[in-house]
Amino acid sequence: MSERLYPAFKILLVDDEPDWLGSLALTLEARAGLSNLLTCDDSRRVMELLDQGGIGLVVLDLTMPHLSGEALLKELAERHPEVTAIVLSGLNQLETAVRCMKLGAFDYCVKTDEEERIVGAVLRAVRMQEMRRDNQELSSRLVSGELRHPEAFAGIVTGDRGMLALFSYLEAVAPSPQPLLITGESGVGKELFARAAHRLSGCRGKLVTVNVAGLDDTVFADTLFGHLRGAFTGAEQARRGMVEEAAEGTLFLDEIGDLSIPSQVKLLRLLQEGEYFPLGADLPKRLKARIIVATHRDLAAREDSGAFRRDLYYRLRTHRIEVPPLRERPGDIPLLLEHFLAEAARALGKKKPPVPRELARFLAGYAFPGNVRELRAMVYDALSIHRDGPLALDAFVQAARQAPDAPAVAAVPSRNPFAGFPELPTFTEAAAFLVMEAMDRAGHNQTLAARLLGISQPALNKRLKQMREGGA
Ligand SMILES: Nc1ncnc2c1ncn2[C@@H]1O[C@H](COP(=O)(O)OP(=O)(O)OP(=O)(O)O)[C@@H](O)[C@H]1O
Repeated sequence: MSERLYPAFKILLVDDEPDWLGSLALTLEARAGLSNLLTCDDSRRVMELLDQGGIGLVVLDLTMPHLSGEALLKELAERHPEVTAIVLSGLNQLETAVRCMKLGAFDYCVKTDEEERIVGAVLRAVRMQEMRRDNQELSSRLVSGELRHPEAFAGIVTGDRGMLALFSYLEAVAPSPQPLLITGESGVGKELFARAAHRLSGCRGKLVTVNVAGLDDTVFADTLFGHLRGAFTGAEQARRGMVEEAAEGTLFLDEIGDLSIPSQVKLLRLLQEGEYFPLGADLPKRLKARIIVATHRDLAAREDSGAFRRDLYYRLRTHRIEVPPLRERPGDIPLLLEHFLAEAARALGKKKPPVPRELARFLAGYAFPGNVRELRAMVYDALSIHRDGPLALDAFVQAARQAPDAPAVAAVPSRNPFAGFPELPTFTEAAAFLVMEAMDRAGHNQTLAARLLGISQPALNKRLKQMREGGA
């Protein structure tokens, strides 16, 4: 089985010394996992190779017979400005370095530099080129606005324009090797987006999910990187880490906002250097999986308070999507209601009951602190106790009342709605307004309105009668 070449574009190494070319190629492959390499020891052929396309980065020797590196740089800037160039010189000359940078070189390294310096420069150029390509892809997708693979989103029910825009964005960034950050409140569907991104990535490996909340640093390292046999007392068998499990696929780290600081350092190193050490190993292994992370926490606030490392935060947020809460896309509620009703009816072996109109109205006014997961649970609960006729409202109202932080049905408003009124209404007037509002929200269903007000249906009925008689 042939491994996928990395990066997606070719890196052209140009030098008139074949031995140096060979050793540079070996170093880049072994140290940075760069395998999509092309070498050329005749500078006169460089432009012809570039014209054939597919090359994103050129690493150029400066002093070569026939055509010098500087002459090539000039031609490159004119004919292929989309290609990034790094200059490698035998001499450390400041003036030459400045001239090369003015001609558009991305970096200038000296051949006698530490290997680390040269590999680092090439990796940075690869990353920049990848981001440039991602941006181009993104702009073209946003302009066309069309989905090329709508089937990847089949599991996500929505008609919301904001959500559909996220689909387009995801299609554009899914093939990128850069990490993807998915944020949004609990239950909004972040995991579904991670699955869609994996499907769209074109990676043939597996999607491996790890929930990192509550993992202490040792368990985190062992889970991700694995260990060798005998690495610690009790390690009777070697264990493959999840990074290896996900090779050629996607590693999805859920609840990343809860990661401890030492584990954040390990994750950053993995992302930056693209390699890791299983516990007890002397030789590093290469990261071959795409990383997707998700959290329901506000990462920016956590970064502000020092609970999340700034460098990791910026590394993770290169590509990011924020899935909106359900209350901000009320148009999705009826669609999801129908979807879950059909799903629950199949699962419970029942007939799908008709949905009363008041139910849709009630749900539209509810804040869904648990988002789509909460709606799904409500539907399953309601259908499991359903006997015949239309679906009962009661189960939904009860569930909403019991939900933590349920603003739309909270018995006591968090802010005094009368604060700031120059003149206060009388008790009778305030009660009448409240009753009218509840009746309105409940679609004039007295049982539901009474529940919203926290009183019995006969008590509400009595009030309504009084209001009619008193003309209030
Ligand atoms: N748009 C949607 N269409 C269909 N099902 C959905 C949708 N959004 C969420 N769900 C369902 O709601 C449940 C919660 O979704 P998911 O686990 O993806 O949420 P999450 O944002 O990852 O939550 P958490 O932060 O708690 O991990 C799942 O059963 C999922 O299938």
